[in-house]
Amino acid sequence: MLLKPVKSAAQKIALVPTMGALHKGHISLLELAQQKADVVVCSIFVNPTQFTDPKDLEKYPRPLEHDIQMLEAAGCDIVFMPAVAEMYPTPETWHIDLGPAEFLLEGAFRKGHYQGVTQIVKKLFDAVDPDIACFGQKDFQQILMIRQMVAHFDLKLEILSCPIIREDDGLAMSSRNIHLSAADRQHALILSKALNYVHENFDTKPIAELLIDAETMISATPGVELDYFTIANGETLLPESDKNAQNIVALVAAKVGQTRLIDNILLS
Ligand SMILES: Nc1ncnc2c1ncn2[C@@H]1O[C@H](COP(=O)(O)OP(=O)(O)OP(=O)(O)O)[C@@H](O)[C@H]1O
Ligand SMILES: CC(C)(CO)[C@@H](O)C(=O)[O-]
Ligand code: BAL
Repeated sequence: MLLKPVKSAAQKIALVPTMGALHKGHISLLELAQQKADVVVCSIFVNPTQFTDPKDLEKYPRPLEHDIQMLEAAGCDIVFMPAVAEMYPTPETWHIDLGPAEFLLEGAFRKGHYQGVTQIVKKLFDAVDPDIACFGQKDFQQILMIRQMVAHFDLKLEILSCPIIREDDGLAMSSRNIHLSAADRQHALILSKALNYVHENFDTKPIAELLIDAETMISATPGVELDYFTIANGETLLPESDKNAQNIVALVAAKVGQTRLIDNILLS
């Protein structure tokens, strides 16, 4: 509705969906969107249906004024900030088939998470009607699930995956990094270090050895509780044992102090 006046054959619309607490990772999505489209919409909505831990939802950072300033400075055309009641006016059930990868990795640790993510992303697509939508590779599995949802509804839009933006010391930028204490912040570096180690040694060491080394590095770090470290097929997310296969990715998730972080790196 909001965008009907600007939507025409000549005007391409790109959507950058976010949950706010913006950082340079989000701005990189916006910049890519600006290169690809005439009008860029950024949505800020902390979506309750994708949270499996109520405390995580409650403490999710919401620095709205700062977010708006960042979007203005970055030249974003439209900010879409719906209220919860606007996106969920009546109680509703949502369940679509996202394929077997829904239940692996993040889906195993956050049960129902991708049903909530695809539910809200479909609502955002319906509201904005974009030609392109940009998502970060940091949430690797999320992009796979969104592509499944797009295929399920046969939506005519392009999903773009954008590279992971990191702090100078390698930590993947994430809104939840704000919860890390100074000690957690140092300990969290082991995640990108382990991923880089696997990347650097991928041609010379067997996958089984790389996995043991990475898990040992992470387990030896104080305050870090590993959920998973896997080397997997980038489509099925099933463990990969053949180094000559295409589309291999290493993915990690761990709790650092009280904060759960994820990261990944492409290997082939
Ligand atoms: N470091 C990053 N580099 C590139 N894209 C990112 C990065 N961090 C987040 N994104 C992308 O930004 C979009 C919005 O993500 P979101 O608002 O959840 O931020 P976030 O930093 O991932 O927060 P959190 O992981 O703590 O929920 C998603 O597509 C996400 O993949
Ligand atoms: C895609 C998204 C905005 C849906 O709430 C969220 O999962 C995120 O920020 O990655
Ligand atoms: N960036 C992914 C959204 C979430 O963790 O719920």
